[in-house]
Amino acid sequence: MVTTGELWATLGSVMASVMFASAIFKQYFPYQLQGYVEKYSQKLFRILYPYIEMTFHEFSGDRLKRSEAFSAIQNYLSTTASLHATRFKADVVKDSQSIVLSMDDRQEVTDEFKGIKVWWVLGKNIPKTQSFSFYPATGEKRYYRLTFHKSHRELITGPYVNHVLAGGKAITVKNRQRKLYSNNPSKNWYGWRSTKWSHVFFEHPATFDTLAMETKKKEEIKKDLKKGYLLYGPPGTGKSTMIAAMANFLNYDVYDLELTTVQDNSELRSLLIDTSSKSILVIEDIDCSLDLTGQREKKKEKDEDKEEKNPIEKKEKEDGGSKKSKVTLSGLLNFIDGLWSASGEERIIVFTTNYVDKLDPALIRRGRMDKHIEMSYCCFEAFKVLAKNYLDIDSHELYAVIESMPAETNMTPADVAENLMPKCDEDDTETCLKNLIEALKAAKEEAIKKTEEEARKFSRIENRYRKSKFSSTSNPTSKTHNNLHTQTIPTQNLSMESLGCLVL
Ligand SMILES: Nc1ncnc2c1ncn2[C@@H]1O[C@H](COP(=O)(O)OP(=O)(O)OP(=O)(O)O)[C@@H](O)[C@H]1O
Ligand SMILES: [Mg+2]
Repeated sequence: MVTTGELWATLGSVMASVMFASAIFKQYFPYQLQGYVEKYSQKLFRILYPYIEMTFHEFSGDRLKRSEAFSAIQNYLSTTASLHATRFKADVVKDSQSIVLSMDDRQEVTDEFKGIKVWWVLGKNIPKTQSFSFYPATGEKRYYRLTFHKSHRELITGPYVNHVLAGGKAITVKNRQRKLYSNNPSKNWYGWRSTKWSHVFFEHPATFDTLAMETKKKEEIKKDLKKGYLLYGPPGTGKSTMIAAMANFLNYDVYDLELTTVQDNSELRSLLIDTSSKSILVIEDIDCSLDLTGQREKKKEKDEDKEEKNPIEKKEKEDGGSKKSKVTLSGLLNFIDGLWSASGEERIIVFTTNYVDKLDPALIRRGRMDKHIEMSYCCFEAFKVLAKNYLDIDSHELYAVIESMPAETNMTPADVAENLMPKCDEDDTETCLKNLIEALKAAKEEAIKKTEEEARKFSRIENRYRKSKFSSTSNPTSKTHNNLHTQTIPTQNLSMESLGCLVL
């Protein structure tokens, strides 16, 4: 069956032939008439064929790069095609999870923009002489042809084409299967099929809706996304969950950079150059990675030493462990600044830490890590989000009991989530909430005991200090007197930790 677009295209070809013929035959007319012949044949063409055609080819002249406009049109028409076309092709995307429909060859679809009708046809030119090529079906030249009435030239060539391209690009981003990358040690960078980054499909379910946090804080973050974040807070408060929610919100890939396996600044540079835009670069536990404090790293090593290792593991650790990363803070900061100046808004960098006080001020300087977000212990509002996530409830009579409890304890959202989860098939909503109430009570009692214990410790130290001060005043030659006087400790400024150290 001949489609409307093909009809117009045929008519267009006929008229083009008439124009061509008139151009050839005009020389047989007297010189004075030739101008008139040309002018009137063009006028006749415009009257008989009031349509304009625009063609978008799949490949540009060099045939190496697929035209972005062609891909965008293909995606845009995939939504329109599924509504109007009688034949279309189906492609599976996103790891077999969804199907994208597109127009089949020579299929025509119509579209409407501000009440104006346009026609799209997917056409194909097949050259008469076939030549050998490495590229599949390189002889075929596919194109989309857009036909519209000439009275709408400005609207269609401007706003409509922009609307199609923007819509198509948005669909490309939506259908993209996103990835979670992690860096490979440099000894695996070379050789057959080796790469600097390994990836798996990124399928974390977290969203801003399921993130347990005050709504106001979440809205602020969503409204004003920055390029550099520092997320800090105790383990289990949702730092990694927040990064996943950001990636899902923006439709970005995630690069999880393990700095401790990067040998030096030049390796870091190669890794960062190899990342793509529309991505979040994550450096978790930045305080450990760059040895800004040294303490957690040493503690980790100590803990590892305590664990019994088999001889092979031990040998591996000795071989690799001796090579300390030489990545410097200034190196990291320079590359980060470089990344931003190269790809601007399309790249977000997130650092996480459990110990914000220990970070180097250069690292967290505003302007670089624009936004500092504290991920804190679970509040009632955060609890409600978790209850919705795990029990699918918006309210319950036990909420009145729970309301004041999270604020009285230091329970992380991870702990609350664990206690809320049904332990067996028989556990209903009420049992789960009661389990949480019990856990909150136990945590509260634990917190009270700890405070009392610390208060006792504090008063013991204070008494000892007073006694020694008293004895030193009564005995001016005593050694204690000199020590204490050289130390001059104002007790009201002492933290519990420092007092604890004195006792120990
Ligand atoms: N704010 C939160 N919202 C929703 N779920 C959370 C939140 N915090 C923790 N969780 C739950 O607890 C688990 C652990 O949280 P997550 O890994 O995000 O913590 P973290 O702050 O990154 O901890 P760490 O400092 O150890 O890396 C998550 O898988 C999630 O199920
Ligand atoms: Mg984490």
